[in-house]
Amino acid sequence: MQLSDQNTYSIQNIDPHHFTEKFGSPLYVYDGATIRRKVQELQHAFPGINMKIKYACKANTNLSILRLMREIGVELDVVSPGELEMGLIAGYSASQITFTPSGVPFEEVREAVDAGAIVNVDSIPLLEWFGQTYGNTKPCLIRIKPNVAAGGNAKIMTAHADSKFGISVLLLDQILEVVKKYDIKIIGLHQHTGSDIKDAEPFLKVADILFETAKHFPDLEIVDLGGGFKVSYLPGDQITDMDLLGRKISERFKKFCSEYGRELQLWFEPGKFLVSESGYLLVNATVVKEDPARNFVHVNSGLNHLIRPMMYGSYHHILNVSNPAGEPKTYNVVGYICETDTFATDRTLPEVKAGDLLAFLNAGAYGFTMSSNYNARQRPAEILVDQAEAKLIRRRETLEDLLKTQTDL
Ligand SMILES: Cc1ncc(COP(=O)(O)O)c(C=O)c1O
Ligand SMILES: N[C@@H](CCCC[NH3+])C(=O)O
Repeated sequence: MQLSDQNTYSIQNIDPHHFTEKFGSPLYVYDGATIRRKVQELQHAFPGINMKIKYACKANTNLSILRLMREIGVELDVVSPGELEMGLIAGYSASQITFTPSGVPFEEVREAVDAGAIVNVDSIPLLEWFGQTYGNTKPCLIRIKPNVAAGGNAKIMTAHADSKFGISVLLLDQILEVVKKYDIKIIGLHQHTGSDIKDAEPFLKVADILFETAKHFPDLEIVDLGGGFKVSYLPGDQITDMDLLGRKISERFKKFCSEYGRELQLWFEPGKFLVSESGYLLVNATVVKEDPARNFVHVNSGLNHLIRPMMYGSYHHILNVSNPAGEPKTYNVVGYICETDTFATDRTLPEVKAGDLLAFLNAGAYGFTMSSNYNARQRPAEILVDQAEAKLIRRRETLEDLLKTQTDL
């Protein structure tokens, strides 16, 4: 969001108040130009490498976002049959979609394979089943757990020894035994370290582990290093230096390929990096309470719309779009849900009055997709601003939407 010299905010030169006047509040707003810019940033960071981006669409599955990704050459990583179906509806061919399950019923894997997607096998029992079911007739990747701890908080670290995800690299002998027993066609190795990782070092460490492991698999086409690049939640936050990381990984990848004897594809699966910054959750202040202990700003939203602050203690920057030049005051910004749904504690904002429009930044990833109907609240509408035009890409939910799956006894 840009702040002009006249102290007004805009997204692609449009005053955000226009969005809520037209589409209602609360409202998710995505800036298409930001998504395009982030994709380009990543595409340019790995010169001379056969690199593919597989957008981890759990971050944001709106079909219009998926279509935009497809148009700009980004493929897809999905974690459920639902996401797979959405990818197909958005126009992806199944071969552009990777299914990265985590302990799902094997029937879901069968559905994905039948549809033509490529599966990331995440356990020894699934590998056994895959071998028994398909022998060497269907290709797959194996999700390795490299036993490296990195990520913005403990809940989003997915590759340490105690994490549920993937097959421990310490079980390599067992993996090789099962692969040999069924002659399974392993075309790639995959790992995903976690989310919100700033430094190059953990990425390089897991890359080295995966490259070393890859030497045991002679028919690889792909090495998939997952996602997890850090974005800027706090103003001035250091983020992953993509150019530096790109250069360092590319160097090691080229060396690995020459040792391996063949040029492989290098895949990444970012979610946050591609869409977080593009998104805003616009809300209105409902009540401003000047309590003896502290000032509270209540908003017409809560953990039902943006759960990251409550689930991970995550920081989301907040702007007072209606009063950017107001006197600074300190508030707890809280939701309307009957839980302690605190968006921000002791946050200094330009003075907030009831009715003011506030914007939560970095709401493009894991915002709407992690939302719920708790307290029988409806989810917001979503709009995409692209080429300076705002389009409704999901209508606001109604009470009928909530009621329609219930049956009368
Ligand atoms: C397997 C896998 N790939 C990619 C991602 C995307 O992570 P991020 O949004 O941090 O890039 C995730 C989410 O944590 C994941 O579990
Ligand atoms: N949902 C997490 C990131 C992905 C975790 C799942 N592997 C977040 O909002 O930061």
